Amino acid sequence: MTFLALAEPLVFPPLPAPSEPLSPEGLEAALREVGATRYHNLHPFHKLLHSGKLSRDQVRAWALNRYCYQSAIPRKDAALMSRCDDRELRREWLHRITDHDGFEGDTGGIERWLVLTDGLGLDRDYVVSKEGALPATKFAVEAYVRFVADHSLLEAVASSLTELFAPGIHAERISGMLANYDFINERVVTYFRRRLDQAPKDADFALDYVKKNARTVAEQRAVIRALTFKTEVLWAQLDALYFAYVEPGWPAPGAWRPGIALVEAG
Ligand SMILES: O=C(O)c1cc(C(=O)O)c2c(n1)C(=O)C(=O)c1cc(C(=O)O)[nH]c1-2
Repeated sequence: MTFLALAEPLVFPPLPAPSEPLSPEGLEAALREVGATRYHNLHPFHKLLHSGKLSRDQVRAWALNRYCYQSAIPRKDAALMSRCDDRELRREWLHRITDHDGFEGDTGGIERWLVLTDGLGLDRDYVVSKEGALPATKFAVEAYVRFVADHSLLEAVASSLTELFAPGIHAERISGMLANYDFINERVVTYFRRRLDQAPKDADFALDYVKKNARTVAEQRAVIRALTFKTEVLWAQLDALYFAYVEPGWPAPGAWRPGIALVEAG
């Protein structure tokens, strides 16, 4: 078994760490550099997922683990709002919760995610119970919720900025998965289609907020660190999936295995 198989020489840019305050545009460029070098679109698990190289069981493992992330987002956003004294900011942030939990006629993103897991033939109660999720998934997701609860409001807002890079990966996922898997259809990718409209609005607002409010070197370094932390939350989940379900293929005790909790695809 090869433990360190680097396709390219390891040339990794250091994190931007300004020593003088950056202009708002300079800060945006530094944040975009974090995304360009560390976002989880670069992870080998995503490359396999989008290019049709995974089996149906490996896609099931991804979807049921990723449910943990989806379902934690409203708790994360409620944690952010609970510490926010600014009524305008709360008004702006509120829809992030209903986007996922649903409101009036809209069933919400979590339900749309469950349409995906239904389509993959996974039992809903089992998915919702999170019983079969990998330990690292649970730890990473909870670390995100705790980060937002414990750090400054500015860092909490900045940690959502991975969403700047999400539309690219969602578009790649929709076309890649529809083209490459016979068990993926329009109905089950509805979640990602909806996020194509939702994520850019959220990301633009958060980016403006951070550019306006992170003015000192300390604040700017803190928001760059917050975004980096978030890329690690996302990366850690894919490392765990790769180890458990691709190579060497060792799911943790109690984690989902092929054959568990399967029903007729809905
Ligand atoms: O599929 C993805 O790669 C991806 C990434 C991210 C992200 O970058 O955090 C989010 C989502 N999807 C997503 O669907 C979503 O609702 C979402 C909310 C947030 C957030 O931090 O508030 N990130 C993301």
